[in-house]
Amino acid sequence: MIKTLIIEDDISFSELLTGFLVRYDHDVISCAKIKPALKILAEKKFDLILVDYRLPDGTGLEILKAVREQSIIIPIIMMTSFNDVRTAVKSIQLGAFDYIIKPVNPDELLLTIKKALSKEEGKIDGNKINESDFIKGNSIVANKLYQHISLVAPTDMSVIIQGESGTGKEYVARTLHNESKRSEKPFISIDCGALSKDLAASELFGHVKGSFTGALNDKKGQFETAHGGTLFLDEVGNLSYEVQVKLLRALQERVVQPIGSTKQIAVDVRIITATNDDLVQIIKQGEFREDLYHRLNQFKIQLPALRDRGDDLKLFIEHFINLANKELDRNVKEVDKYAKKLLLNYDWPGNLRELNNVIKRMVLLTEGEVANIDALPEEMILAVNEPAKNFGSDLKANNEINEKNLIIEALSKTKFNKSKTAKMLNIDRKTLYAKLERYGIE
Ligand SMILES: Nc1ncnc2c1ncn2[C@@H]1O[C@H](COP(=O)(O)OP(=O)(O)OP(=O)(O)O)[C@@H](O)[C@H]1O
Repeated sequence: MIKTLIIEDDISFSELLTGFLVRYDHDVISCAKIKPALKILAEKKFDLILVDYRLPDGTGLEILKAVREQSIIIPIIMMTSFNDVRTAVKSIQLGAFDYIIKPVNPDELLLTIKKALSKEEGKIDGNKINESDFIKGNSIVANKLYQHISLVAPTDMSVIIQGESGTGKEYVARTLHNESKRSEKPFISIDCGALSKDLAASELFGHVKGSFTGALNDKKGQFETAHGGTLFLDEVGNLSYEVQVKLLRALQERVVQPIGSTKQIAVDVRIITATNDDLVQIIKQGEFREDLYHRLNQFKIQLPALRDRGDDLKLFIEHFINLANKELDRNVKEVDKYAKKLLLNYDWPGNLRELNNVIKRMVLLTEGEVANIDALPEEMILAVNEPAKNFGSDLKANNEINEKNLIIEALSKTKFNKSKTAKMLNIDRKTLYAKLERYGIE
């Protein structure tokens, strides 16, 4: 039985979800607010948490932070509306396993849960990844990126990978390892965002039995496990000041000292770090040590956001469709022109992770060979057409924007059938045509 905690304030949805998961061997406890959830978490152990992003007494991010503080590692899946995706991707930075967009599709949920639980079992990722799951892209920025990767990979330089959430930092870290002379040795990936202050030091450097409450046995640190290979510290900006001091010492002296031990263990490890924060800013705020930053930053790789990768977007769409076809046993061969336009015009704040999720959902919902706009989140249409400007109290401008958005929404619902759209909007066809022209809707 998989012990699952659901934190969701929409009671009927929560009941539906519970009933569904129980059929798939989950033992479910549910609650509607953060406070009772924290109480339950303090009393009981769980294998999985599903948490709504918007809750009556805060956001799901608070659950993430609290779980991290408690030194427990549980896969957490954030359930979010499409409009909250921009903020929900932050949850990944704080250690969530993934997010899923509401309305939740059952198959998609099962798939995400399966992945979350299998990642948890394997905690430390192996060296091997399936290279055919990844593509490099052809844009100028992509070529420059991979040129830098091939230059720095064979060296022993510490590399810091900077980029927005979901841009593929972990993949780049693995590529650096795989193209180095350490490739036959371990690649150990640690998500610093998911580690609590207490857990982080023992995870990295190990501990001896009895060195603190809960240290029931000796534990080897990941530095030691990575000996000869590469240690990838994801979201390094989340490490506490104390751990930063220890890390700097380990890097300078090439030795680690497990907590509670007097023994020093020699380690030969290459460090690759990733962050989507601006570390320079965090240094200014006094939360990240400048000397450590310079030690980590012998070479910096800046990963471009998906919206800045030009035609690579088309390649990634095609690639993720192929992957999803295989995974979900579907046969999507093309995307119709409206859906394609939407995919190409959206700005993808969650980058490759968000694109992958949206495409997977699209493929899942498409039973034939052609995917259309119905299989894309309705809110994406609004996001693409939303004005960048804030019209403040200009009533006329605001009315026009509302009107434009209503028309676009109706068009998508009727699959761009103008007669049906006009009927739905309670206007005649001629008026609709005039408005389409006025608002530049093709
Ligand atoms: N080159 C690539 N080709 C295909 N898929 C990719 C590529 N790079 C990354 N992905 C996919 O994009 C998603 C996000 O990648 P990854 O976890 O490496 O991003 P990240 O920048 O480390 O994210 P975060 O900052 O949230 O930790 C994953 O599902 C990954 O498989």
